[in-house]
Amino acid sequence: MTAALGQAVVKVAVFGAAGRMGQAVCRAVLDAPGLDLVAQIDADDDPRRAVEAGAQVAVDFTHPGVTVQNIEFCVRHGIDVVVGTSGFDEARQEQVRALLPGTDVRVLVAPNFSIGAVLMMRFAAGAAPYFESVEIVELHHPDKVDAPSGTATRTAELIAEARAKAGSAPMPDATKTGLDGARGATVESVPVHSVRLRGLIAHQEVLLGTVGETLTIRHDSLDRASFMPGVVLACKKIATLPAGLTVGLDALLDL
Ligand SMILES: NC(=O)C1=CN([C@@H]2O[C@H](COP(=O)(O)OP(=O)(O)OC[C@H]3O[C@@H](n4cnc5c(N)ncnc54)[C@H](O)[C@@H]3O)[C@@H](O)[C@H]2O)C=CC1
Ligand SMILES: O=C(O)C1=N[C@H](C(=O)O)C[C@H](O)C1
Repeated sequence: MTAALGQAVVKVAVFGAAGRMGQAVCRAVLDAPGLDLVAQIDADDDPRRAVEAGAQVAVDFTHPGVTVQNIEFCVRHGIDVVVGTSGFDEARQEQVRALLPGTDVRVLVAPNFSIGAVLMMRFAAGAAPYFESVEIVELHHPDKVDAPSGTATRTAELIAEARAKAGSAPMPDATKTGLDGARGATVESVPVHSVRLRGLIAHQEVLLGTVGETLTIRHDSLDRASFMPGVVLACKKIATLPAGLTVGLDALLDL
């Protein structure tokens, strides 16, 4: 049974419970009225504990390489899934979609659960058609295993989509020679630069430029607490989404 609408308490299992995000999520779920933390699962634990505990929603903050396996397990057992783990490019989303026909399970993948980051992505996509050039700089703690960040990748996708819809011209760039990586990685034609620095948590700047002016949109997560209201909202509201895959927390926000 997936999480029922209007049910008083939603039973939540956390995958990646011993990790940086997993620990914070377990605390947030414990503190949230209406949510009941019924299973904490990390790498060496048997995921069947989530089923035995009657979990209705699983939250996944693990590693890009294992998430699809966890989602597959949850789908097989009729558990809705809130995914925070990064690395959900189009190919991976397709893998997840392929698991879902014939089930009523909902999978919500949110590249970023902080409200500021969701707004930053929106504002960047809204502004992008009005500027000749756009580049993204994402900055994270040095323990992060993937680059560029999921947030930067999603931002680049949204920017590219907005520019394509507006018929924007290709971005100017006269670079003919350079060291490998000097212009960053290219995601959907948008250059993305990744910084890893002790002391940081999660930060992103979208730099937009056109003749005679620039606009910089910056977001900073100064604490992992910034992600928790979004995760709690997702656990409570995932049952209101249609069955299938939803990408982005926007689906649950009245923006
Ligand atoms: N969407 C968002 O708002 C945010 C997403 N993230 C993403 O969340 C993911 C986790 O980040 P951190 O917590 O910093 O990493 P972490 O490395 O601290 O934690 C990952 C945890 O998952 C566990 N794990 C590995 N395989 C597992 C499996 N098969 N089943 C259950 N647990 C397993 C690991 O043992 C570890 O405890 C990353 O992909 C990161 O980019 C991080 C912050 C916010
Ligand atoms: O690993 C992190 O820390 C974060 N990962 C997510 C990403 O890859 O975008 C979200 C946030 O940036 C923190």
